[in-house]
Amino acid sequence: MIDIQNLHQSYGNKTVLDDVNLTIEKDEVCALVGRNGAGKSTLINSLLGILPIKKGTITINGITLTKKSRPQNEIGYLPEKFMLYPLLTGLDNMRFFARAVSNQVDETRIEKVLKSVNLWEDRNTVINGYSKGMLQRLGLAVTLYQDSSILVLDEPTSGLDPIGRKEILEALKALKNKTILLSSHHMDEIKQLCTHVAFLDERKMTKYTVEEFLQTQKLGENDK
Ligand SMILES: Nc1ncnc2c1ncn2[C@@H]1O[C@H](COP(=O)(O)OP(=O)(O)OP(=O)(O)O)[C@@H](O)[C@H]1O
Repeated sequence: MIDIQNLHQSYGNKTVLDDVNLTIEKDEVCALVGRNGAGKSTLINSLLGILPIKKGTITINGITLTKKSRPQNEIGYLPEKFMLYPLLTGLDNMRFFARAVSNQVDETRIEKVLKSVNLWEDRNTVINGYSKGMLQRLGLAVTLYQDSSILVLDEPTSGLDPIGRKEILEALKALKNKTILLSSHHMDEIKQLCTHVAFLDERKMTKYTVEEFLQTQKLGENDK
């Protein structure tokens, strides 16, 4: 569970988040939506403990973030562009990142996550031969390996063609027992995947169910 209370973040004298509250329960998939510059990355970086909290509290699975305690193991984070090793195979990339989590590489878990993103057949291919969609799914597999109960996904379908988007959406839809926050500009994928929308506008946050959000018409017609 993610619980953000009265969060205030600013850069110099520019306030980006003002008294922001957001709770995301287990099994909720919440889209983070806002115009460019609304503060989505600021919110994500605050959650990840990268950006020190100016005011307010963030609690991750009951653990309150402080300068000294970062919730590294609680949150699986998929950045918009995951830095993978282009001259290694998919499997060896998995093993490399698995070693960063623990010395003991869990081959059974690697098999499970590679199958869950539909890359098991391609595991022995060097990834400079992967499509953008395959690279993004491999990034997701690396993120899932850690088996964190919370996932933060930064525009997971950005730059993908319709087939690439469909494949990553299928992998995300299959996830169970997670708390998920994902930033997205695509209303069609929000409708398919999400239970809620956290809408950032003018420094303030409002949480809606997807149905409620659709009725507010906060996104332009072209986005739906
Ligand atoms: N390190 C920084 N120093 C100063 N201003 C910053 C810094 N990072 C972000 N900002 C400003 O804070 C505001 C929010 O930025 P942020 O990147 O959080 O928005 P965003 O919603 O993620 O934008 P985008 O959709 O374009 O990625 C913007 O006006 C941005 O210019």
